Amino acid sequence: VGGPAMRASQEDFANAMSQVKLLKKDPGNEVKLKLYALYKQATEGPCNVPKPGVLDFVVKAKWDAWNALGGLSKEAARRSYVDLVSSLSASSSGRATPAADGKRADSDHVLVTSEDGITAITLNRPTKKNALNTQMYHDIMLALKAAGKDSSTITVLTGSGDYYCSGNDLSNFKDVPSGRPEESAQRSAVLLRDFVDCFIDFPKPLIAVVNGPAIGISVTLLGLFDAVYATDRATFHTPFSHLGQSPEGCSSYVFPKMMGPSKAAEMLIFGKKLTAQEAFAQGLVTEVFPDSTFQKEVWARLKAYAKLPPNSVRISKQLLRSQEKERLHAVNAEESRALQERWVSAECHDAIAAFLSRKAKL
Ligand SMILES: CCCCCCCCCC/C=C/CC(=O)SCCNC(=O)CCNC(=O)[C@H](O)C(C)(C)COP(=O)(O)OP(=O)(O)OC[C@H]1O[C@@H](n2cnc3c(N)ncnc32)[C@H](O)[C@@H]1OP(=O)(O)O
Repeated sequence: VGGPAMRASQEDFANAMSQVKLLKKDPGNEVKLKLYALYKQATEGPCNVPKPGVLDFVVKAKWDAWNALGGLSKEAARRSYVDLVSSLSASSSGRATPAADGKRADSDHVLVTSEDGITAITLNRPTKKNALNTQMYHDIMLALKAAGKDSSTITVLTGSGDYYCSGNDLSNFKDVPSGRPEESAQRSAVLLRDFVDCFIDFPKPLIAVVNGPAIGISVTLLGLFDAVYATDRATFHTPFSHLGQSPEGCSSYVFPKMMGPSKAAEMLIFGKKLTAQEAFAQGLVTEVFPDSTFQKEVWARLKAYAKLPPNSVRISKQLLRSQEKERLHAVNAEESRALQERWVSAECHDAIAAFLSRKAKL
């Protein structure tokens, strides 16, 4: 992952600034705003200019992006800038190229294919049960941004191998430089918030094809999908308290609304693992299929859905979701802030150290 938790020197930062100018592909306005904000934060610190008028659209968008970084330290902003440019360079050099229709484009652990009106994003790290390392968070964000704009009707997230996803890669916490845990936590909170924002803002139907057990953030995000199809072999597990952490993916808001506060508490506070049928009963899963026919049945259904008129489908999705968007962004910000604190706690460090030293398995 290119040493995500290491410090970014002034030289790395200067190199990244030069690299940006060499990008072969325009990264789009959203990414440019992010780069602008991180650059300002890295060089000047927190936003220090008055809020512009609402009609000054471009200046206001830039101000909003910078202001959203809050008290992120200069060093953390520099590191995030370097990481972002490095993921854009990888993408621009073809390593994580978003799929063009009918073609296939791969990054190391995130595969993107696009055909028959379906863009499929596949988590492809089966030896680690598709645990999400830092590069994968960036690759998924890029893949979602591209899928949101391509000509496909629907977008699918699935996993390869026997797991859907085992959640955050707990080794992400391994390389935190000693004496700098607060900075790493701050950068991780920015990454998490950006990542979840991509799901909140996704403009067309997003469908999860849950091919096996799901853990942690891969479960909480399901509340932001438009349909969730699961094999009967899947389980749904959010062991946040066991890891000294707290919920993300807007689940602290969406799950109680979906399943009622006490069922949500069993999952999110007490880490109760649900079977696929139980998750269906709670409304987290749309439909459960026998494992033997899962892939065949689900993809046949998705191909039929993908034949629907794309604009109509997109507009309907946006209507269904638009009322909640602002609220979801606020929840995401709050959950990311809470986790930033959790990640520097002894409870969290002890739990992760236990997993990494193989004393504990969930
Ligand atoms: C500075 C910090 C940067 C962080 C930036 C991220 C910001 C966003 C964070 C969002 C927060 C999300 C919270 C969560 O997702 S919490 C959930 C975390 N997941 C877990 O706790 C699962 C841990 N894994 C297990 O309990 C078990 O591995 C398993 C999944 C139940 C499977 O058990 P099984 O016996 O079948 O198989 P193995 O244990 O032998 O697994 C095979 C190898 O895969 C490795 N593995 C699996 N899951 C993870 C994981 N989540 N993190 C790291 N590694 C994982 C496992 O170690 C084996 O590796 P090995 O073969 O090398 O030993």
